Amino acid sequence: MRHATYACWLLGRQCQRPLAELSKRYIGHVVAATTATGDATFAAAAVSASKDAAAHHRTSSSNDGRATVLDGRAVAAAWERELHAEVRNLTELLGRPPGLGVVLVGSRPDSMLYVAKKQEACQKAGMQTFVHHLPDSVSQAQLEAAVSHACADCRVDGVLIQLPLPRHLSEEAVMEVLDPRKDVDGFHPINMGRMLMRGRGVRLVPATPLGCIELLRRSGVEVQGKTCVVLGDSNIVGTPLAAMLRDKGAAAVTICHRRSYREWFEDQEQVQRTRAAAAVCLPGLPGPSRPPPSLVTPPPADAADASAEAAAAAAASSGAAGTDAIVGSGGGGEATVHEGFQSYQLPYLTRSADILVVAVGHPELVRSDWVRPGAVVIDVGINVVSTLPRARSPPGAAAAGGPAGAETLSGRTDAAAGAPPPDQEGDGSGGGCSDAAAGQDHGTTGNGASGFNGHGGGWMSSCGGGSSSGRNVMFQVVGDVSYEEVSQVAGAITPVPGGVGPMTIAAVLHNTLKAAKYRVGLEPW
Ligand SMILES: Nc1nc2c(c(=O)[nH]1)N[C@@H](CN(C=O)c1ccc(C(=O)N[C@@H](CCC(=O)O)C(=O)O)cc1)CN2
Repeated sequence: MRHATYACWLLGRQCQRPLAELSKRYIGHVVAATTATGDATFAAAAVSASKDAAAHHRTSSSNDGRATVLDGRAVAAAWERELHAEVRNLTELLGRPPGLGVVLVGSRPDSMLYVAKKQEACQKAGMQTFVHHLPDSVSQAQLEAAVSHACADCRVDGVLIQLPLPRHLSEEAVMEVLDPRKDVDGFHPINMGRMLMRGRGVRLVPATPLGCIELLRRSGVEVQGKTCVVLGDSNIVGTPLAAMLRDKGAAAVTICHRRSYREWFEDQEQVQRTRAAAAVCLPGLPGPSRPPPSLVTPPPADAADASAEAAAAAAASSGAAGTDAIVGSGGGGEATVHEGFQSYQLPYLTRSADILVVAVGHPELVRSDWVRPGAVVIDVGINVVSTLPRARSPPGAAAAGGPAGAETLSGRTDAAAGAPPPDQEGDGSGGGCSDAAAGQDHGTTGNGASGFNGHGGGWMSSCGGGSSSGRNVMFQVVGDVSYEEVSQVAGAITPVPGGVGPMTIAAVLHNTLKAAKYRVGLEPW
């Protein structure tokens, strides 16, 4: 029920049309003709905001009270306008419009929305799209055949497989079937390898990281010499973006493994109590001897005693190894804290960043005390959270680990509810979530509507008369960063929605044109 309600809201928002009509338009070789998202005032303001950002980052690293908004919608629109001219040239050279093939499996509303956005942007630019919409039940062999078929289509210059795929399918295997010259997501091992290894000649690179780099460049944010921290180690975003920041001359790039932040997804009070106890009892822990005061919730006396006893017992029985027993996943399971790094050190690490990129897929994980004043914060996360009317509260009022009163729809943030295991793919961009089998709605998606305090979300009546409780449900799109808090501290910040998402779409177009240039020999492969 919740799934249907959310899907209806998501798709209904996109075009304000009945679902039946929408789903027809998503399937087959149909080019969507929705109007561009974004409100004119915000978009117009963005151009000057970008100039401000440029000036700000050339002249200052401190914040004067409110961060500059890095408006991805406006920057992407400008980028796409440039691409339109290239489309015209290529159409002449090719004797047909440049074409993008998309392989979409299943009917996840967020994936359908993103595919529709890609179609819409292509149509606006004068490009063709060819969508191969396969059922959820498709086999690996059928999927691979569809991808080969798309790559062999001479009208198609670039091909992408919309992610995530249902769990029974292997993303890694299907990427190998792609023609690397048409791999506009840059996920084929040849493209990834060329990007990761110096001197191999970078070809096609993943769209979201490319969008982030372009957003920084076009906003005048210099990467050279900067300290960068990338929170999130996915193949789609974190890992390639770290390599791209390196290649832009960053002085240091740190990728934070998902184990470094996993505990922050859990019950914070409990985690902090346990940590406080651990720090008291195990002074030999690596890193700071105890959690920073701002991160410690004073435990109730009895809970502190119990934790301290547990910590002491574990320490006594196994020395340093007791650390894992104390802060681990609970006896016998894989420990969540690994030698040499304590999860509570994460805010120290993120505070070292001049440029902080967050792509973890957890609503509002990053708070103001995680960010160095004046830093540039790129929020890749797109999380849909629902709140019932009684819990109506602004994002800034979020408790640690998520908006107050909000129920996240993201399967990824809750291991028990079907988030990918710790070493599986997943990032903040809508790519690694979901567990349809577990009946979970995927909470990562996007939202073009402005509304709730100007950066996404809004109150919606659920379709057909309400949620299972019969009440109206509010869906709100938030990033991985607490926008309200962090924009008071950062020098510049991307909003969600309206930040990295639109840049991802523009980057797909850019890559498709690049692939077309390889075909006609305008660029050497
Ligand atoms: N094959 C791929 N799959 C996925 C990728 C990808 O790069 N390649 N990334 C994400 C999804 N994604 C593109 O596919 C994507 C995500 C978000 C947006 C976007 O525009 N978001 C908007 C909000 C949407 C809206 O307007 O309602 C925003 O942030 O402002 C575009 C593309 C996972 N899968």
